[in-house]
Formats: sequence, structure tokens, C-alpha cells
Amino acid sequence: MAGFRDSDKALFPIKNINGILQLFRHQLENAREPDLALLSIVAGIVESKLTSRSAAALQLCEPIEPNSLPVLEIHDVQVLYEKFHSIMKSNIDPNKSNSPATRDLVKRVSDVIWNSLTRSYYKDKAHLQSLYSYLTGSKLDCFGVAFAVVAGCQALGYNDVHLALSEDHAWVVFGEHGTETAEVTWHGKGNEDKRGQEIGKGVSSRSWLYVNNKPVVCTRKMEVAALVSAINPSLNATHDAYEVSLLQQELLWLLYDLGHLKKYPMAIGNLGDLEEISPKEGKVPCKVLFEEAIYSARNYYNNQHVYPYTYQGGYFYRNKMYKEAFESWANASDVIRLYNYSRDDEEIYKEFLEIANELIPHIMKVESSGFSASSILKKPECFANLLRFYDGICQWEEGSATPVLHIGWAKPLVNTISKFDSDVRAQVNIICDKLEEDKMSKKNGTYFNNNNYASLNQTNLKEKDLTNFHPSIEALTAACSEKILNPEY
Ligand SMILES: FC(F)(F)Cc1cc2c(N3CCN(c4nnc(C(F)(F)F)s4)CC3)ncnc2s1
Repeated sequence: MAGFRDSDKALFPIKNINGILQLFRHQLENAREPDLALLSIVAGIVESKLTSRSAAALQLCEPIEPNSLPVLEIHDVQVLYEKFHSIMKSNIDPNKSNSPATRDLVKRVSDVIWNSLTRSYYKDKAHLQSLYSYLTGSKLDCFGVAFAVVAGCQALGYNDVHLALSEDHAWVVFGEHGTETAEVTWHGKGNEDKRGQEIGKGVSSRSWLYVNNKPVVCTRKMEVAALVSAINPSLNATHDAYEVSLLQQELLWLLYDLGHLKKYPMAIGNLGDLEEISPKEGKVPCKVLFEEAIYSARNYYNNQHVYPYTYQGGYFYRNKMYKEAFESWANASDVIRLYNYSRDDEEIYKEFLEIANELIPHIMKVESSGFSASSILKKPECFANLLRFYDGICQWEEGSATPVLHIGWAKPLVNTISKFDSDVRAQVNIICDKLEEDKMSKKNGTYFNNNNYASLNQTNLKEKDLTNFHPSIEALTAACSEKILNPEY
């Protein structure tokens, strides 16, 4: 059993970030499993005190000494901790027989949380992810409900119930072999919740939302990493509370050094983002962290996750490394091409839309103003990666019930492709060796083999070779190759 131990209590009152680190370290390094309710309440109190309106006002008028926090008294934590345990135990019998959870049990824990939430509130607001928000405001966001269910099951003695995370949804696994799955929270806007049901085997399993059934299945310590990742330092739309950001970064390094982020690409990406802003002495640089997130997704999740590549692409973009950004975004597109687009996939749709219609056009604009030989407009591999990027989105649409592309995509696309001169385009040789139909099919989820893509050598782009691109890409590159084959065109 977890629990608020005397050795934890000895660390209070906590006056600074180091004190919080000690509590988390103590919970993570001790044999027994970390207490999710305790740590979520502590993280929530600190976040709330440092990002509330009064904190903002305070921040502006009197600079508090560095790394200091409002004093965290044990009483503040204990009251909420006991409240959570009594909510759980007054509704559901603790697991005296130490048996695995049942679907009925998981659903009942989800119902206790669900029915105690405020009737209607703005679900996307910040700071609704922790048990502090649940216990003091009866509000939780989508992730927060799933986390609270897992913390509730732990409080009741069901240690087989764990958090399962995709890139935009959360559910739980449970049972003797940890292979049972259950929805416990809602997803998106206006969708009927599917709480209690097992994770889709139907069409929804082909959507990015369920990452082809390759979710991050958490251990207790990875659940701590999830609550730390969910810490939100935002003070308002434009500013973060420095101390909360620093606390999150230190806690992520603690989890990283203990090896608990190895199978958690998004948490590594979160740490990479924080490191880019303020690098910590003696730690691996953010560039390496973004690479590690990609290795993790490739090694443990069959390269079915998109975010590791968009974390890396965003980093390259912010640092004007545009050639590298195109490669990251093309790799992200190679992931999405195997999925069918469904209406639950809005988040990743918005991600690709922003890359295609904001970031790439911005790069084209700044690059086409200069005439340097090193410009990406002179590099065939940039053209090749852009084609791969667009083609992946086209293939994502193929076979999907919901269309992806619309006229708003075409103009920036054409604008971008036509910025490359014919002599540059001619250096891209698109090799589409004839793979038998089934190998090429994305339906049976066979991974699209990469050597179908542009490899660079001097031969011209030949129209007949363009058999594997999506029709719209084919049309565009055919138009381009028309220019190439008849230069006077
Ligand atoms: F549980 C849900 F439903 F909330 C799904 C999860 C999201 C998420 C996360 N995110 C989401 C992705 N995210 C990104 N931030 N930047 C991103 C990129 F576009 F740059 F890649 S992706 C912030 C952190 N970070 C750790 N763990 C999780 S679990």
C-alpha cells in the first residue's frame, strides 16, 4: 500500500522547490509504490499558489527570493488527502482480498469521480488536471479524470489499474494480466463519453486517437511522470510562472535520471521544450532529448506516434534549421499516412494544418527573399522531404471516412512546390519500385517501406515514375516534370 508515511511527513513544512523534489524523490526511490493522490495534491497546491491571480499580482509588486515557494504545511495536504480517501472509501469497499480489479469496479470508481464534478464548466481551462483541482473545485479536465480514477483505485488497494495514454486521450488497463482496457473519461467536444467500454476494436482503432493500440501503458512511476508532465506553469496566455516551470523541469530530470521516462516519448519532449528555454548545466542538450523521444517511440511504440517528430520539427523551426525541420515533418507525415482520419483526430489535424499552412509558408517567405547558394530552395532533399510530407497527408486521407484536404491546403502547397527551380526538382529521383499491392496497402497496417521515397541522384523526374504518390501530388509533380521535360514550357 502507498500512503502518507511518517518519513514523508518529516519533510514538511516545505519552503522551496528542493523540498518538493525531496518528497518526490523519497516517494519514487522507496520500495513501496509512490502515492499518486499525495503527489498530485502537492503538485496541484504549488501550481495553484504560484499561478493564481493573487500570485500574479504578488509577482508583479514584490520579487520573492529565488526558488522560494509559499510555505507548504502538512495540514494543507493532509486535509485534502483524507478527503480523497473518504470520498473513495465511502462509495466503494477497499480491496481487502488484494484481487485484480473488475470492469464493474473501474466503472464505479469512474462514476464516483464523474458524478462529483461540477455540472458544467469550461473543460479546456488550465490547472484542472490535479486532485487539488478536483478536491477544492470539483473540476477536472479529460486527463485529470483518468488520472483521478487511477489514483482512486490505488487508494482502494487495486494496484493492477494503470493509466494508458495516447497522444490525445487517456484510459485505463487492469486485470490479472493488465490486458483489460476501459474508457473512464470523455474525449473532445460534443462526443458522448464511452466510459466503461473497452477500447475500440472497430474503426476507431484505426484513428490516430488510439495510436493503433500502441499507447503508453504506465507503471506507477510513469503515472508520476504523467502528473508532472501535466503540471501547467501558465500564469496567463503569454506568461509562465517561472518557479512552476523550474519545478516541472527539475521533477522531469529526477524522473529521467531514474529511468522512468524511457518509454514515455511525450514526457521526454516536454523536458526538451523546457531545456530549450533554460538549459540545465551538465544535462544532455534538448536536441538530444528530442532524438531520444523519437528512439523511444520507434523502439517501444512501433513508430506509431506523431508528436516526437513534431517536437523535433518545432525545435528545428524555432532555431532556423529549416532543412532539418522538413525532414522531421516528413517523418511525422510517414507516421500519419497509415492512419485513417476520423473526427476524433482534430488535434493532430490542427498540428499538420499549422505546419503546412503557417510554418512552411513562413520558411518559404524568408528563404525566397535571400539568394544565398545555401538556401533550402537549392537543396533537392528539401524538395523531396516536402513531397514526402504532403504525400503522407494525402495518404492519410485515402480510405478515410472524413476528408482531410480542402482548397485551403492547395494554395500554400502549390506556392511552396513552385518555389523550387526545375534544375533543383530534376535532382530528385522518385523511385517507386513496384511493390505488390498488398505490401503497399495501409489497410493491413503494413508499414510503408521507406525506400519508395525520393532518393537523390542526377536522373530526371520522370512522369511514369510518379505512380505511388497521391493523385493530387502526382498532378502537381507531373505539372512540374512537364516543366522539366520541356524546359521551354
Ligand atoms: F492524456 C491526454 F489525453 F492528455 C493525452 C496526453 C497528452 C500528453 C502530453 N502532452 C500532449 C502533447 N503535447 C505537445 N506539446 N508540443 C507538441 C509538439 F507539437 F510540439 F509535438 S505535442 C504537450 C504534452 N504530455 C505528456 N503526457 C500526455 S498524455
